[in-house]
Amino acid sequence: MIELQRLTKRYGEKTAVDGITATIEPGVVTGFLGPNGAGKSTTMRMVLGLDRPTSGAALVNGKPYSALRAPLAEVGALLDAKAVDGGRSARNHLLALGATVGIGKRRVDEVLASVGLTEVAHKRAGSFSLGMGQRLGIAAALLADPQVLLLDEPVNGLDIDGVQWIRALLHELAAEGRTVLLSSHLMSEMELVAEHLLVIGQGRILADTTIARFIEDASGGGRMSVLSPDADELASLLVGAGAAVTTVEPGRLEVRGAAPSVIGDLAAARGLRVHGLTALSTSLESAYLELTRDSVEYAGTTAQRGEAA
Ligand SMILES: Nc1ncnc2c1ncn2[C@@H]1O[C@H](COP(=O)(O)OP(=O)(O)OP(=O)(O)O)[C@@H](O)[C@H]1O
Repeated sequence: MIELQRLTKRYGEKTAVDGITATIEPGVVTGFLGPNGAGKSTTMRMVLGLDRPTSGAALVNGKPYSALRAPLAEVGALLDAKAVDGGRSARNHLLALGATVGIGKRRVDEVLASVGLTEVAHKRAGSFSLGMGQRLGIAAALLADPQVLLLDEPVNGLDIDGVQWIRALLHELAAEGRTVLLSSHLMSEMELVAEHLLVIGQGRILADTTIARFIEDASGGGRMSVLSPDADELASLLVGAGAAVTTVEPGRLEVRGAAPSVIGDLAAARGLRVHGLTALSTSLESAYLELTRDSVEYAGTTAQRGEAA
């Protein structure tokens, strides 16, 4: 488990992380999202003892990183896959890392096999492609079999086989009861992998909820597409009942803020015909864009923020 307790980090005038309190629970993959500069890396670095909080605390299994007796065995991390000595072979890199915590060849070879690097284990890490480097970084994170994992953009550079492999691996690690915190800018990937979400913007928490709930909240309790030959009359009725209604085309409405039963009952009470009533789902991406709209620090001037279905 990871606990963030009023965690704050200031760099001079800049407050990178601003009093974050959250618990990242074991047994599920938690997605860590936020626009560029939101404070994700700074938060992860504080959890890993690489940066010291200005105030507050980041605890791993109840303790700050510096107080963990065998840190590698408690928390594994993939922050920057390029942070390896490129002159060493993949196997020697892991052996050197393992030597610090009494891990030997057997476990190193086991982990190399589990990330699919056995055949290139003796090649220089410096000659690895981006995807192979990511696999090696993941091997290093898993080496001492930690209960807590922090992975920053782990699918970066992986091909489709690699992406599917990491998806399955993350599900498996969570199912084994581990705490998995995962940052990614790929919303479609996050939607497939994470169950819980922690969204931050400008150093503060914007959402700490399940993905399902996050999407539901963003779509205002559900958007409905309504097909009706009596659309105009139905639209006025629905607006009168407090719903937000848009006429998409003649005979087709998009309705927010009215449950299907309410729409059906209102139509029936006036004898209006309804030919179709369909729930429209919001994607994680559009829910996320909606939530973080005001906390984007580095927006391009031509950024389009349309609402995707
Ligand atoms: N060492 C530092 N000195 C000064 N400012 C810093 C330092 N590290 C981070 N910052 C600032 O703190 C803020 C948070 O940065 P951080 O890297 O944690 O964001 P992030 O959410 O990881 O962003 P990205 O998605 O771009 O990786 C940014 O405004 C950044 O410029």
